[in-house]
Amino acid sequence: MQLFLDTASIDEVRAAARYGVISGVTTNPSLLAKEGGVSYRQRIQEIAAVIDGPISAECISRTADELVAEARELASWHPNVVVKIPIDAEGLEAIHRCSREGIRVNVTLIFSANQALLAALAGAAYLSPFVGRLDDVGHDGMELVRQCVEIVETHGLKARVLAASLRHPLHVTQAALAGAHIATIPPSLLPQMLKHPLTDAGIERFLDDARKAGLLKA
Ligand SMILES: O=C[C@H](O)COP(=O)(O)O
Repeated sequence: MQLFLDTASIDEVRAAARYGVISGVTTNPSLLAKEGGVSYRQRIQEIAAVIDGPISAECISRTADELVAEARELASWHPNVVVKIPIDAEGLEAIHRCSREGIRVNVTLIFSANQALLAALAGAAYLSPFVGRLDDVGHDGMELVRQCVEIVETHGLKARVLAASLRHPLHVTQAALAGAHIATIPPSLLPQMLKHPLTDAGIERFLDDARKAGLLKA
């Protein structure tokens, strides 16, 4: 499984990049809105200069024709741009038309297995089931990830399942165990995934014993 970072902050991308575990970045209008009016194009290009992998930029148009035109524009910003298109009727047509043109599409706001199936059949490169938002309304978001993975693998579809709207470290573990090809995580999850109190206590104990053994000055 790969990890993507779910952020539009170049500082957060740079901070995470040093670990070498981030293979791509996903953005959306809500994340961009936190960035104080920065140009979307400029920010995507800044991110692409740091992370050599797929960078998702989201379309906001509401008709298929407009979505395709917007997708062409976003895709022209950098060769690594993947366009995000929400799954509705206009979106499905746009996914099909974009994929025929060779524009890679990350289909976003997926909340059902049938939406995932349709998106994959239309040519999506990535399927983004929104785990946390399903959990928020009392459904099992991770079950949708499992269903998406099973559908893609059973039928040999080329789409990759990108578990999105992940909120806590257990979501990442569960997405990995469910067979998600990618999990996109908010930057705050990285230290939470890394940290364990027994690791910290173990380091302290080894250092104490290293002092006793004369390996370190007291
Ligand atoms: O990948 C997830 C999107 O950024 C949505 O996350 P959210 O449901 O926590 O807003």
